[in-house]
Amino acid sequence: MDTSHQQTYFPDLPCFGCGPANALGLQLQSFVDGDRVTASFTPRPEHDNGLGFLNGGIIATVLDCHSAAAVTHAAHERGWPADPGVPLPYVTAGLDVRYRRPTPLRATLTLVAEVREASRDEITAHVRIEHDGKVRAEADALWKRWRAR
Ligand SMILES: CCCCCCCC(=O)SCCNC(=O)CCNC(=O)[C@H](O)C(C)(C)COP(=O)(O)OP(=O)(O)OC[C@H]1O[C@@H](n2cnc3c(N)ncnc32)[C@H](O)[C@@H]1OP(=O)(O)O
Repeated sequence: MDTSHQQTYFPDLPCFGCGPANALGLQLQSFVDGDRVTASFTPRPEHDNGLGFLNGGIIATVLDCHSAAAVTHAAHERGWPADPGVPLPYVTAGLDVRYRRPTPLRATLTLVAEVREASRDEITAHVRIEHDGKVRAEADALWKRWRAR
């Protein structure tokens, strides 16, 4: 299997959603696939929303973190690395989540992210969770440059 985007670029990241170095985290692994970035995510039983589906906060977390992979890949392709002294080139400034239909808890879900607009200062991406051929949740994500301070 190919090495994930996170393992390649951020092996020491402790992010709860996508950090390879967070043993208790979700450890999302994303892969570049042409103009898109894709991932599979299998929820844990404790991610229940109380109705037997996936909790909305976990949904937002994986949408956020998967959009991060698309954004940091785009930044890498364009030659916009992190500023000296900071671990990441961009940070989420906004995440407009829409919960379209219940997201299964006991299934492997597909995540797809695409960058929509990119400048060195900010990058926007669309990201969605699909299962069984249907969009379960989607988000427009706005990422802004993270400055050392
Ligand atoms: C005190 C509480 C503590 C716990 C808090 C937990 C908070 C959470 O995290 S909840 C998780 C996040 N939210 C969700 O997953 C909601 C997902 N979205 C939906 O279910 C719907 O869009 C909903 C209910 C918001 C609005 O539905 P509605 O306005 O009726 O639109 P409608 O077009 O009829 O349905 C949309 C889709 O949802 C499905 N749906 C709606 N209600 C249900 C239901 N009760 N069961 C299963 N599927 C449903 C419909 O079948 C439809 O899917 P499809 O097109 O494939 O048939």
